[in-house]
Amino acid sequence: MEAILIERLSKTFSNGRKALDEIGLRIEPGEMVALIGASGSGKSTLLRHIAGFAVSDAQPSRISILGRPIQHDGKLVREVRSIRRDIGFVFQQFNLVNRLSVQTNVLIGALARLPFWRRLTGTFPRSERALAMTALAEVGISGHATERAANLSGGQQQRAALARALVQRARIILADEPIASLDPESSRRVMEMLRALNINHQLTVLVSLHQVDIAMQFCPRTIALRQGKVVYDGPSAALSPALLQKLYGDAARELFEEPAAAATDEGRAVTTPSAPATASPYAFALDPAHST
Ligand SMILES: Nc1ncnc2c1ncn2[C@@H]1O[C@H](COP(=O)(O)OP(=O)(O)OP(=O)(O)O)[C@@H](O)[C@H]1O
Repeated sequence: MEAILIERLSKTFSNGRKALDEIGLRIEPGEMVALIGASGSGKSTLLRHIAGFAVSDAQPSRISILGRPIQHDGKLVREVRSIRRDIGFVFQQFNLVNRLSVQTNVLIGALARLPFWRRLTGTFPRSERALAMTALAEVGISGHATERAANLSGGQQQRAALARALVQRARIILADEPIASLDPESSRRVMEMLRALNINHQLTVLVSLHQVDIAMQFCPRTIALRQGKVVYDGPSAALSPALLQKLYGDAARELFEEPAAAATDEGRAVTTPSAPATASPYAFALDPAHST
């Protein structure tokens, strides 16, 4: 049984924009897969459909999560909430409730399985609190448990979001450009954390990325989108500059460049001027063995 199964998924927005065009994909449990593509290629739209946050065009199509359909033929199933419990979602930003403590944010992952009165009063059993602390320790930020989430750096916030997915007992993590606003060091830590969850907890990870070199470093498999279509699905190691040029033409450059905004683990999010691609720590660097 696939962790994620997608058949003939298309999405046309009300303005006539076709964001997804007959997507078909199978992702097995325990895989760590990168989703790459230039801006506007459909990465976020695809992830939102997989999580059941958006519905496809009303034509024959299906998305199943661990064997259970979450939507088909342009309709969400009634059990969408229960199926979504298997999915931890990490966004580029806005992952946490700023005014709550880090530990409470992580405990939100446990809410769905608690009795109604506990959800209403926000009181968590000791066992869940212990689970939250274990998860925070696992992602390396237990020292920040009692701080307000707003005080965390961008990288720490992403790690807290991963701890929340652990407490939720998610089986799949969908991460939508989780490192797009982070500096290289924080990015590396978040990607390492994703890999650790993938390996140590056998979580299936599908992560959208702008940088091909990060995909190659952390994800054995890459799915590449262009204008809502899958144009490559295979080993990340095979993504040579020549192949990317073939897939994307001039737009391939965007996948080599450093993001404009950065946040450090030491400070709050800051905006930095975009560095020239040649000076970028993300500059596309291929192991010669990978070149074709
Ligand atoms: N709500 C919407 N209404 C109309 N068009 C939309 C909507 N959301 C997305 N689109 C369009 O669908 C296409 C795919 O957008 P999407 O955000 O999925 O791309 P992306 O690959 O995630 O881009 P980025 O890397 O910039 O986040 C784009 O052309 C976008 O303009």
